[in-house]
Amino acid sequence: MAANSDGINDIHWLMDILQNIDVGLVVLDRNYDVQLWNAFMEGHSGLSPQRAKGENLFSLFPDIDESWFRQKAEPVFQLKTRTFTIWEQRPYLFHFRNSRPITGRSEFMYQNTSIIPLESVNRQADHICVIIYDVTDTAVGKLDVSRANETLSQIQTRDSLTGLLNKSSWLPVLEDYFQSQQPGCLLLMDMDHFRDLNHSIGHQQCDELLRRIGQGLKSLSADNYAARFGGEIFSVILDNHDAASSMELAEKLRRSVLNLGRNSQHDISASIGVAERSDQNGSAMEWLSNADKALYHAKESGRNRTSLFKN
Ligand SMILES: Nc1nc2c(ncn2[C@@H]2O[C@H](COP(=O)(O)OP(=O)(O)OP(=O)(O)O)[C@@H](O)[C@H]2O)c(=O)[nH]1
Repeated sequence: MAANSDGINDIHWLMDILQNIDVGLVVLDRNYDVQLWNAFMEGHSGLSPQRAKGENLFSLFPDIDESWFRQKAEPVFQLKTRTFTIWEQRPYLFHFRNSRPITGRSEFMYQNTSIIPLESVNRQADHICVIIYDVTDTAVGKLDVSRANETLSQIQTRDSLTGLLNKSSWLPVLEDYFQSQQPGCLLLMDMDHFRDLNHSIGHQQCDELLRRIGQGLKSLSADNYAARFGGEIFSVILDNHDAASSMELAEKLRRSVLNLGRNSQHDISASIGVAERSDQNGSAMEWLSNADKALYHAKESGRNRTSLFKN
């Protein structure tokens, strides 16, 4: 008699634990109809166990990807093996609102999910138990760290004003390009009298000019071929362009810079040096130096012009 009442107590306690535990528990039968729905699930879905019981999971939650879930659950029924899905693979099974005060930045609850087989007396797994763990704190923390790392590497490789690569991350790109033996031209552009322009129109307006020029350069070639070389100097690899077509592009660029000052009383212009990659170049640095010589020539010949390096 005492043993019997112990047994009843055990079951009672187990039911209490099951109801109050801070994970979601859902028992499904072979038709994916809900047989058990604990308080966690009620609290987050607003659906009482009475309403959920006997209802089909996919009718109650149409946004669950049925074929994906069946693919996960069928082996659990058939092979009686557990399965597990983590939030990195799929952020959640049940779309619940995030109710955590600390991680309030996430709109929904990130979930890890286990599915375990439940055997009946005939040793058939004709039910499964889906266990939902709220892992929002961990997920948001991890996502914050990876976003911070991404921003950090962006800061290290890109210029914050224009979004172009900075010199130190562009130089290896130039080196690789040079090593690849592909034909191409190198363009160096330096704003004219930028010091004076800073004095006359102000630092902020000049920053805006640099930003717009940076935007323009992005459309000129592949994303990682253009760089803010430093200050008011930009560099671009014009891949697979010969000298003639590079000069054409460079002139177009020079005119578009000139255009930026069209409605202003101040002259806005740039000088450009172009050097074609040649087999005589012993290194990427020599190629760069040739472009620099051409740029110097453009400056010396009066600025607001494009020069091509000639041996
Ligand atoms: N607003 C702004 N100015 C910059 C930036 N980087 C460099 N400069 C300015 O660009 C000017 C470059 O001056 P210089 O190297 O003397 O060249 P310059 O006045 O353009 O003259 P030339 O190149 O000979 O035509 C300096 O006054 C820098 O302060 C920037 O990010 N923003």
